[in-house]
Amino acid sequence: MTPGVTTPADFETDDTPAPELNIRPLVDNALLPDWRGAGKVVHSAHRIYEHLISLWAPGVIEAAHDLGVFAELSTGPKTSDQLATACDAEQRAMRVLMDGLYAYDIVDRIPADAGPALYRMSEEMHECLLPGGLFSLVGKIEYDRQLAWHSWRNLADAVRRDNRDETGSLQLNQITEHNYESLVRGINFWAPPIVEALRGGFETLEWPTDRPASVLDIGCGTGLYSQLLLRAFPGWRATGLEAPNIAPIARAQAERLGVADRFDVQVRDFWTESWGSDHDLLVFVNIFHLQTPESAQELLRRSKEALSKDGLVCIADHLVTDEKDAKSIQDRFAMLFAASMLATGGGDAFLLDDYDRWLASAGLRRVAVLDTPMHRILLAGHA
Ligand SMILES: C[S@@+](CC[C@H](N)C(=O)[O-])C[C@H]1O[C@@H](n2cnc3c(N)ncnc32)[C@H](O)[C@@H]1O
Repeated sequence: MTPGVTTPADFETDDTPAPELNIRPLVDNALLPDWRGAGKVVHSAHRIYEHLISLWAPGVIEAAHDLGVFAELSTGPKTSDQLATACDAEQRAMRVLMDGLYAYDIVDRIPADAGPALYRMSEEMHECLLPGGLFSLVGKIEYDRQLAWHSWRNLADAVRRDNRDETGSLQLNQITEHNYESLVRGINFWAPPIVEALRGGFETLEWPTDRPASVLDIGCGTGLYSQLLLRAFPGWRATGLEAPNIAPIARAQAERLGVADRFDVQVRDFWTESWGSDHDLLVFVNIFHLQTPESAQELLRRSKEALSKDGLVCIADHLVTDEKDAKSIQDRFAMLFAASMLATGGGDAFLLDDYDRWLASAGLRRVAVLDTPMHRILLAGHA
């Protein structure tokens, strides 16, 4: 496997079982003695406390990033004293930080017969936590440092005012192009399972993929969704629409993935400039959650104009399908994503019912909804 160029194809050929670790509890609820009566309060307090301390995780991971700990560990296992020297930090404090990373299963700790333990990072963690890897989270970390910490701290203000402009209208999300330069590189890891689910959806719908097809990727970011589709379907070509600072990132990544001859990114404002016509697949990934209900409908109206006769609109986003209970993983994630959009200046996680109404008024109709780990894919065609 080429470091930094992991693709769904690589996942298919690698039969190593997936690691079982997910986020592990930090509170041992089994040891809470009484669940009834007054015990319920204590139980609830433990549960809320565990939520409140979830900010420890970005705290230690981002401190290690800031200090250069991950870069140091990429050259081999080190003791905390060695890391303290290399990162210009205090020895005791570095040991505390490293044990925090160990508690979160970010690093391994190798005990020594004599002397201090060694801290080691796996290959996968290098890929995730150093810049440059296709699925690196460094962009997400930078985005958190630039914007997210501050935004979440002030969520109550956003709830008081909502995301309204001076005329009182709801506004589009306010993340700047500068913030997107970090963010789009830090969310590539979402793409492989989404593209896999999409390919499964094409098969189920018997939507032909072995013919030449034109893909338009609206607000393509790094362009990874289109680029993975181009790798899967050699007869396809894709165009991404992007802002000036992001387009070069998409161009470079298309080269890296060997699809530059079929992937074109155009610097175009998708509100004011042409989308062309007769596209077989319109791809919107993480675009609808930035919208207001009005702008979402405008995107669908434009989609209707740009879509070929048997074409599909693919919306991969955080949408709530079960308004009543909303307790599936995807619905719960979507509801919290809506809070994140509120904190960062606009957007929402819209209901499937909303999409259905908007599709109908644009002359489109839903043909499928597919689940992915954190998103859902809504596929639509002409009504
Ligand atoms: C949340 S990112 C999603 C990127 C990509 N689709 C993904 O999921 O990885 C939104 C992208 O839309 C782009 N964008 C926002 N408004 C745009 C506009 N009016 N015209 C072109 N691109 C725009 C941003 O620059 C940003 O890269």
